[in-house]
Amino acid sequence: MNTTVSGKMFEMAKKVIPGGVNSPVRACRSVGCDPVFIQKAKGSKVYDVDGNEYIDFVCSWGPMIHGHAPKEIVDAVIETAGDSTSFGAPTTKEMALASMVVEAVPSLEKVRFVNSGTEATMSAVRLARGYTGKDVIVKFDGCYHGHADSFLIKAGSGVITLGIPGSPGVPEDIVKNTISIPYNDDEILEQTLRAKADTIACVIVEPVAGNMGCVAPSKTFLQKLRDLTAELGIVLIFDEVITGFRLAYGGAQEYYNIMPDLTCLGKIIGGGLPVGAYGGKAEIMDMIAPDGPVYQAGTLSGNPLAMAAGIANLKLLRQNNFYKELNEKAEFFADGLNRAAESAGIPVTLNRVGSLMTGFFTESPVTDFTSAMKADADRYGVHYRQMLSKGIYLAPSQFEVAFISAAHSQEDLEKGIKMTEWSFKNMA
Ligand SMILES: Cc1ncc(COP(=O)(O)O)c(C=O)c1O
Ligand SMILES: N[C@H](C=O)CCC(=O)O
Repeated sequence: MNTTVSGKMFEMAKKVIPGGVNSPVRACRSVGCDPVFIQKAKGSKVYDVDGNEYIDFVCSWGPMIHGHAPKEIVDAVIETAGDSTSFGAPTTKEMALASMVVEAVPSLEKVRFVNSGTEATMSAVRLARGYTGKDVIVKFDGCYHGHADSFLIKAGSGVITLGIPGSPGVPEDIVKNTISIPYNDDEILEQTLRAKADTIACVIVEPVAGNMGCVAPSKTFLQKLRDLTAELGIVLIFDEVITGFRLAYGGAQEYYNIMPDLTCLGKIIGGGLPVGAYGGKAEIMDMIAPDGPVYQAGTLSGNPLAMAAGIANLKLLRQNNFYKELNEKAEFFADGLNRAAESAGIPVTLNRVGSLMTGFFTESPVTDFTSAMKADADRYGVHYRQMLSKGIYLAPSQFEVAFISAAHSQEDLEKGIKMTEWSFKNMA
């Protein structure tokens, strides 16, 4: 595979962009190669600047649940752009998307749009602090909630991938207000919350962890979290930036039937345009300015292009059997990957929830950050490079998820499985 133009672009980019990338994990350092530069994408395929075609299992890290450039979304964006790309004023489109989101996500009564998942989580935590008058937040090791200061403590995603324990630039005063505890450990959860309930404003959790690779909540974990936070006067925040509109139209809270107090969204609700949102019970949301004293604002918040793309994306999700069919595709793919590992004799633990999955290169179960870290990341690097050379575009880290989209055809999935089998056998 020839990637000469990508190579040249990367050298040029490194001169003007730190590390040559606008988000660290894209630099592909943990998988031991340089990134390919993407030129365009359509449906399940992405094409690089050298003209190579790949089946895309990254899907822009989740938003492209219908694949790339579906006509409905492209048309909506083009039509909207003709009326200007931003007003910094209320629009009917933001009201329409807010209504759709509130109708879809069971625990939401009101929602506020922002420009990224990070802004959503950061604002939700500020709101929880304002509402409770308490400062401490509890998160879980290996979960990622964006790059706001309070979250960069034992965080997942690029922070694990690059082995950064905590980030310089985050003041000690902020670190001391974040407690990070193991995911799926009911006992430590209960001890921590009971011991410090007077100081804890909120618990923020990925209801299915997607940023240490895919890790499902245990049967008891989310319910325990809900019961304890309700009892102790702590706000429960579900970070559904990945799971929202992905596991079900109403997200993980519908999938598991557990209702948080606040929910953070992003990715799918913007159809690939920059967006985030946070919402919840009116009683809490009414604390936000201008109704209440908790300040949060944004020049481009509710941007018309993002709203138009989001509306079109959500309308497509309402097709009959959408989630059933998507999850069946994912199940087919996961079964194929398991068979490939078995026939090659490679130890792989495949975790899947709906259309999210990760094959960890380890034989032991992966239920939290500690067990995820047992996976052989170097082996994943070899697998990543081999798959790329065969036209399969995977996340450039062992600690991320593969996304299945509605655009993946049977042929795409079969090719993905066949190449996985080849790659595993090639490294056995
Ligand atoms: C669960 C979760 N929360 C928050 C974020 C932050 O979103 P963004 O990258 O849009 O700031 C991400 C992804 O990056 C995420 O996966
Ligand atoms: N894991 C992140 C999002 O879900 C990866 C995206 C990024 O940080 O660039």
